[in-house]
Amino acid sequence: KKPNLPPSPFKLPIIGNLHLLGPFAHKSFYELSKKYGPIMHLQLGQVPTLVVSSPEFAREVLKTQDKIFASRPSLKATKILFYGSRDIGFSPYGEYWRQVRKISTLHLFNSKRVQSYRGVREETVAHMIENIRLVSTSSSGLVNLSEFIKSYVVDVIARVTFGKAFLGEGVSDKIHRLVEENGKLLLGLHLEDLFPSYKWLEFFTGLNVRATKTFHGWDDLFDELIEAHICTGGGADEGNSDFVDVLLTLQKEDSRDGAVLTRKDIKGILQDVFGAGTDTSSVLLEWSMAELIRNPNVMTKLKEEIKETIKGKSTVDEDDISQMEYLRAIFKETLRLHPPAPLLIPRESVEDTTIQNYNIPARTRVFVNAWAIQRDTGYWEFPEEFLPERFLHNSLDFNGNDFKFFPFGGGRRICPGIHIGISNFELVLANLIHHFEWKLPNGMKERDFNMDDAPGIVTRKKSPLLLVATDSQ
Ligand code: HEM
Repeated sequence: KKPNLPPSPFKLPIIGNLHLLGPFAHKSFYELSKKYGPIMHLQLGQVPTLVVSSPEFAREVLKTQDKIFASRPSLKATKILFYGSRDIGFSPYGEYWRQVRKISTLHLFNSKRVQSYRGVREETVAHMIENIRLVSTSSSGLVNLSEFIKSYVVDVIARVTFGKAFLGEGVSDKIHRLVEENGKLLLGLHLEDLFPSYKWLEFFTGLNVRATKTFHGWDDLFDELIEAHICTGGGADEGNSDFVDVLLTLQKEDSRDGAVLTRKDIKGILQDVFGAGTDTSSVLLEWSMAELIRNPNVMTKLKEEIKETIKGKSTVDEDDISQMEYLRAIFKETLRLHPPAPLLIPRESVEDTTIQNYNIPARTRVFVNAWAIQRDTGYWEFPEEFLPERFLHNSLDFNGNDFKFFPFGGGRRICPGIHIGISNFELVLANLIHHFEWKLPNGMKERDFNMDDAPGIVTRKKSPLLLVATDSQ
């Protein structure tokens, strides 16, 4: 008897689906779902794939049957980069994942630890504002804000991870370069991941060689910095332990529930901090600034909120941030319209199951199209418009309980870095808006401003944010 699979748009699996392999898969999936419904079965190459595009089915995957869909597919580039998937994000569901996930949430990403790096963030923001001021006073006043934002995020994450003491210029430049290379390698769905049994494919695509080269760049760097921590007894900033200090201490305490945390495990976790924690934060900041430029009324309202909150102080600090409701609404609205991971991170089913009356075999790859759901007219009024007000005076949040808004995913695999994500965003945005007036260059009109996405697993803006900044003090 034939299994009752969800509707499938294609009769010819391999040929018919090739055009979906591109980096804009969330958009292709969205178009298909309009015709074939919110649950679709696609045979992507050799891989049975489920695409869900409604809150009802997202809840089924991320909550009701969370345990069954809690694994990740083994992908070529991530296997190489992340120590054979010994990181948190790509390790298959099981005991190892449970242990490293627990370590990261208890010791690295919790709100108390994130709070302890407040000084690092405030210092780095002040430095960024100073540098923007220098560029803005040049003849054109034109600022490549995308570059400043990327640098800020990587610098903060690098300082939190390694401590200031070890981050000379050479090391910082290397980290920036490696983060860029990670971004290119994680660009979309690679052919090798769709035809896993065709080992010869790697000779044509070159993915293996590129990923291995990048992996060695990271691996050498991690070894060098871990050794330096061991030799000097730690790289703490202002008395706070950095992530490497924390992980080395845990290693001594056999913290993996009795199993020793190996050097490889530590490096896998560090890879996730950069792999999952940098681009996600910087693209969100870029999109929020782009939306503020296109929506001057929102920009003005935010400026007013900042002014009222800081009461004449020259700069915005983290105590002020906690009182700014409109700023938080802007964070949420940016996450709604421009979720950095539009298809979340793919899941994989660990056993046969059913959703409604459809049979889903074990080892089916699952994409949850958060991007599509978060701009669906069935659930949102004026979904294409940037309206932070929709998040004021209600409890709609990104904690993984509401399946029309879940930019950080849900269930046991929900993003553990939410606190870091928030802290990377709000302080920077508030200071950028407080310190400068931002305008489009050469009399360009808001409607002509390019809002296209660039290809990538994380959806960056296609063209950099080139804006004219004037000091508002
Ligand atoms: C605004 C910024 C961020 C967004 C939108 C975001 C989004 C996501 C999403 C959608 C997932 C997949 C969840 C799922 O499968 O249900 C994820 C997983 C993950 N994120 Fe984030 N993330 C952000 C920032 C961060 C940061 C700053 C870190 C750490 C420094 C981080 C670390 C991780 C890790 C380790 C995972 C894998 C969790 C697992 O598989 O158990 N993320 N993130």
